[in-house]
Amino acid sequence: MGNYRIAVLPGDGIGQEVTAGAVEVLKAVGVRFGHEFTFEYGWIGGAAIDEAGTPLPEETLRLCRESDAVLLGAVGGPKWDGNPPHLRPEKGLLAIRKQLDLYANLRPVVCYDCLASASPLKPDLVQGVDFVIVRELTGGIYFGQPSGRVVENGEEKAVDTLLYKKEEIERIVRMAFTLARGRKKKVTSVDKANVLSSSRLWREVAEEVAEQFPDVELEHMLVDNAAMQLIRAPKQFDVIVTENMFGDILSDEASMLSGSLGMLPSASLSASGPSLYEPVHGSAPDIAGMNKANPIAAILSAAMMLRLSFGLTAEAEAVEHAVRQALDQGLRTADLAPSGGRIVSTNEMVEEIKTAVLDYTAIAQIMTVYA
Ligand SMILES: NC(=O)c1ccc[n+]([C@@H]2O[C@H](COP(=O)([O-])OP(=O)(O)OC[C@H]3O[C@@H](n4cnc5c(N)ncnc54)[C@H](O)[C@@H]3O)[C@@H](O)[C@H]2O)c1
Ligand SMILES: CC(C)[C@H](C(=O)O)[C@@H](O)C(=O)O
Ligand SMILES: [Mg+2]
Repeated sequence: MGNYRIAVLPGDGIGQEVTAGAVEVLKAVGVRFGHEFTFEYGWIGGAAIDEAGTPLPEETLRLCRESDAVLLGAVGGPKWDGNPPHLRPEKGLLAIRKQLDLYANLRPVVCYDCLASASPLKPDLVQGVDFVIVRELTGGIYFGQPSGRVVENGEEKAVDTLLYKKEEIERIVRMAFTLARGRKKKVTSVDKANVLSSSRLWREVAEEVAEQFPDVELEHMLVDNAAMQLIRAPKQFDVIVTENMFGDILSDEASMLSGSLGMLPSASLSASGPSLYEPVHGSAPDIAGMNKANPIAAILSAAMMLRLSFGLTAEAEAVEHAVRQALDQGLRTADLAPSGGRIVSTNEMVEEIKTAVLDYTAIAQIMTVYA
């Protein structure tokens, strides 16, 4: 029975609602399995700008560094859209990723059978989809210098720089191969090597790393083709590894294979300290405060925390089982409405999952899997 310190950074918009849900579920895990989880709250994003005048206050960073893991909601919203660059909520998110060295962002994409009709794609195309996008998170065009706006000879310009060091590519590609070794043994490295120098280096490094994993197949795919293949034949993928911005875009696209952006969790693994867990989606200003958001992406992110940061496999399975059970019973938040079922609020979905965690027995899971 362990003690775990979790830093909770709800952020903005639905980040607050879905994080509250994930904390409820973690508390249920604590009760059911006899662990002590301590939750300590910090500001990030727009909420931090309003409270402390900066999107990532020093004390938030300190809290995270002193914790065993970080649970984050989402940042951003129209209230801060007109702010200068250093006072944008998204700056806080990029800063925490850089400061905690969260270089490997794992975004599993799974289609639950009962949600196949929630996807705009044909059910038989998405049923059985199960792959992971490994997104490089602390390099590339998000961080390269120079970046910013300039006026030269009276002309207004803006620049962003896509820069990768060899070692940054090496460590993320190695992460992808390690992951693939425990799965279907296939890595698809996505780049734009027909145009970008950074992608040509990426491809070379991927080839070098592949030599250390002779049991894993490596294929290269150009990003525009990858965007199309995700819709045409998504079951061809096992592990996709790609640079920061391509991974951002492809993962939102891939979320529609699972039925909703509200279904995709993520883990941002650190090279040196606590890792961070957050849903792939944003603060969803259009539904914020309406008790409508799907909390499952945040809850499954908490399950990833249990497994990857704390090594609590049975506990993670209990949460995943509870999510599956709630969906199998027909509960749906509004975003999943196209798959039928009964529309419930964020809170009702959380309650159901929480109860299922408290009632969880390994036998129940075995019955579900082998029935
Ligand atoms: N990790 C993050 O913190 C993160 C990620 C993406 C966007 N953002 C920020 O969020 C703000 C809004 O961005 P956006 O609208 O482009 O993207 P978004 O992901 O917030 O929302 C896109 C669409 O998906 C829906 N959606 C998202 N999550 C949902 C959920 N859990 N349940 C039901 N529906 C859900 C929204 O209602 C919206 O229609 C921006 O400020 C953006 O910068 C933050
Ligand atoms: C809010 C934004 C900076 C962020 C990103 O682009 O990384 C988001 O879209 C995400 O996917 O986490
Ligand atoms: Mg994104």
